[in-house]
Parts: sequence; structure tokens; C-alpha cells
Amino acid sequence: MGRKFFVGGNWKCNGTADQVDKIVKILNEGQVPSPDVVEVVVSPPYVFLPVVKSQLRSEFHVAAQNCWVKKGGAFTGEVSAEMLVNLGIPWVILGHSERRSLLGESSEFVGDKVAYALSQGLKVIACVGETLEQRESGSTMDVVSAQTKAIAERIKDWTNVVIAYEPVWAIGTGKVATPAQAQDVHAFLRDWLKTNVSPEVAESTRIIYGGSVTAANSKELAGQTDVDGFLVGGASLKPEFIDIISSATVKSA
Ligand SMILES: O=C(CO)COP(=O)(O)O
Repeated sequence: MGRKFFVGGNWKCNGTADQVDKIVKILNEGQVPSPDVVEVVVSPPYVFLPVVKSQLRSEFHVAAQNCWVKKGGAFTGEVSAEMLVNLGIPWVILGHSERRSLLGESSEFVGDKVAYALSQGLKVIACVGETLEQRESGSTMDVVSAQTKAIAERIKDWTNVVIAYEPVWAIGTGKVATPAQAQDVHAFLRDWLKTNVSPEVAESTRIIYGGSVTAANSKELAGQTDVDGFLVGGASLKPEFIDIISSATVKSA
């Protein structure tokens, strides 16, 4: 089907220079499937991006965890898409639930960011996902489709977009979505893209899962038809990230 497995490591706001050295060493020494089988992107905090980029094995790439919504200028504390491009940072994560909930980023704002980042040549990992309350009230599909729609309304080309489905109740909680729960939402999102964007975009866009992914559950999740990879938080800071990357072989088996 041609969707290359994608594993992202979101380091969030973690790490000292020493810890970053150690993680990079683990990543560089780990035995992983070839880049034909899996695309690996790690996302350190901004301050560590240049050092990680320069030291990381060449087949792995780096992502920023955010960027500003338009051209840089008088926006204290922000980092612009142009700066990332200028430093050769190929990817950016946008719309993570921690930014939506803690920093008040609306779906429209996230959609604007995705459109601007793509226009500057960045590739985007765009995050969507429902809270526990929304899941329990039965509105999961409404929430993820509204979040996806805000992006779809603002972009034309999906080539450089990966969608990360990250149920908020599964993030950092140890409470992973069951493979069936993940598959349900991934299949729904793919169908949403088919109806609202195009069959080609639905078929080619990677939809990855995030939320308490570990080496213990990654193979079973990877076995689901519409799960095209992972966005890993906590476990991406540990040696088990190598095993999670290796779960890509489930698809080619
Ligand atoms: O938010 C996440 C990745 O972006 C997931 O975090 P955890 O893997 O720590 O649950």
C-alpha cells in the first residue's frame, strides 16, 4: 500500500545536555530496520535541535515541537518556520494536545500554523485527539474530524503531512488505547480524508498513533491496518525506543 511506517520521538520539555548525549548515543548504536522500511524523526526541545541534528545518524531526522504561525518578527519567545528551514530542520510537530490545552491553541490557529509551515517547506506532524470527557460522551469522531477539517480547509497538498492521532487520556498516563480503539479512529480519519479531501490523499497519508506507546504494546498496535506508525513521548527517551522503531517490521512481515 506504500505508506512507509513512521516513528516519531517527542522528547517534550525534557533533557539536559548530558542526557541528550546519552539518548543520541542509544539512537546511533541501535539496530533498526532500514530507512526503506521505517522513517524515524526525533523531536528535542529547540535548544538541543542543532546539536542533535549534527550528531544523529544520517538516516534519522529531527523535528521542532512547534513554530510560529506566520513570518517571524516581533513575537518574543517564538521560533519561526523560516528559522527552522534556515537551520535545515525538516519537520515540525504542530497542534500537540499539550499546546492546545495548556497554551490555548485553537484548531483554527493550529490549521493556520500547519498551512504556514508547509508553505515554508517544512514537513508537519499534525496532532489531533479527544479528551477523556469527549470520549465518554461519545464525541470522539466529531472532535477529531473537526480538528482535521480545520487543517484540510487551509491546505491543498498533503504530501508533507503526517497525522498523529493522540487521545489525550492516553498521553503520559500509561493508559494506552486498545489496538481496536486506535484502529477505529484511524480508519475513521482515513475515511474522512477520502470523503472530504480525496481517495488518493486518504490512501497515501500516514496516520500514526500516540499515547503511552511502549516496546510492550507497539507490535500489536502496528499490526492494525490503519496504524502507520507512532508518536512516542516518554518511551522515546529510553532504549526501548529502538524496539518501538523495530515494530515497523510487523508491516513488512
Ligand atoms: O504525547 C505523546 C507524544 O506526542 C505521547 O506521550 P507518551 O508516549 O508519554 O504517552
